[in-house]
Amino acid sequence: MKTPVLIISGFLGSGKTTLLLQLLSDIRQRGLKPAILMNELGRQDVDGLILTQALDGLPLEKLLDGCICCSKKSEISGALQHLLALRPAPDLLVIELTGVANPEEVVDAMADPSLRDSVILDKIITVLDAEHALDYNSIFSTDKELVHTLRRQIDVADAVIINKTDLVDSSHLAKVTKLVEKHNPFAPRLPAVNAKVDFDLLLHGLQPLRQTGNLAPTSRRFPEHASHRHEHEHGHRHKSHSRIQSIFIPIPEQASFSEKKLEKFLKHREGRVLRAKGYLSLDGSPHASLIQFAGKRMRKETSPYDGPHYLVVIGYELDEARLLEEWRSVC
Ligand SMILES: Nc1nc2c(ncn2[C@@H]2O[C@H](COP(=O)(O)OP(=O)(O)OP(=O)(O)O)[C@@H](O)[C@H]2O)c(=O)[nH]1
Repeated sequence: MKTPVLIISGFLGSGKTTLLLQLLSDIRQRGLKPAILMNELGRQDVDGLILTQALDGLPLEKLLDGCICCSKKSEISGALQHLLALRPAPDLLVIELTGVANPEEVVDAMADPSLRDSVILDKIITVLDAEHALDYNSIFSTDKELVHTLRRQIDVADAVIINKTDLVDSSHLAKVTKLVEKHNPFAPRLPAVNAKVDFDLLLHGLQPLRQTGNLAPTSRRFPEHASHRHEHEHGHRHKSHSRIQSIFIPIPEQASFSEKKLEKFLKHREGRVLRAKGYLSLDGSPHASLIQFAGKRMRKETSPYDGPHYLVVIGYELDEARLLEEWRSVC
């Protein structure tokens, strides 16, 4: 009796958490009990908090401040075993990876003797940012490991969600679709805005434990190619994010920032800031806003958050000392 595992992968800011929120809500409406493992590069758990606020009472394990594909790899087994031991037992485990993780690393970890009789890979879903997917190959051309990881996220997917189609025109979308097709002709390509897709395609065949007495993985509507390739590629693994850093900026609660200045600070770093998120006060507001910077676009969202203010900046070859110095002078 093995518990199916759904892996959500995709580069920084592509829309993985946006997908996860909707997927979990849909999974619950189907009478299934999901449990979640989230991995964040930073030590602050922004996404976990968003999930907990949206879907209270959800069993959630977090691996923070490192990536499952390297420093946190040894912790996957313990975290999954903890979720599997929950009562009532989860019908399904959903894993959201960091943006720079190769999903094959998790599949490897699932083959560990401590897990292999308890879990079975159901699907790898990769989320792509339609606006920036084409640029990443050239931006990271000097970092072969990262380019390799981004390709593997597409190569091994059972479904690719081409997200953020609201930000591109049809000819750009056709190019992205072609890129995905070139690397993975087997996986369905699902264009989406805010990761809204037909969840039947992703959840087809999953049954609640209490109805079946057994945990049936999906009938793998998507082909088996991904798992085959995981095996073939074994032994050629690359670590994925040698030059990606996560910088934590603590912010005094009384401090408030100009939205415009903040956006300029994040954008004007030769494109090296790939992602930023956190909670801080903007333009004199007494409440912290959730700040989301992804794909060179900044969004602020109202939030009930009332903890310490901070910003996590994730980027490529960032000079931490310089960034912090400029932060102090600019913001
Ligand atoms: N315009 C637009 N924005 C989107 C879409 N989907 C997600 N976003 C926004 O993109 C930002 C990043 O989305 P997330 O779901 O947090 O992305 P992620 O892949 O989980 O990010 P990390 O794991 O932190 O790298 C958020 O501000 C989302 O609201 C979309 O289809 N269109």
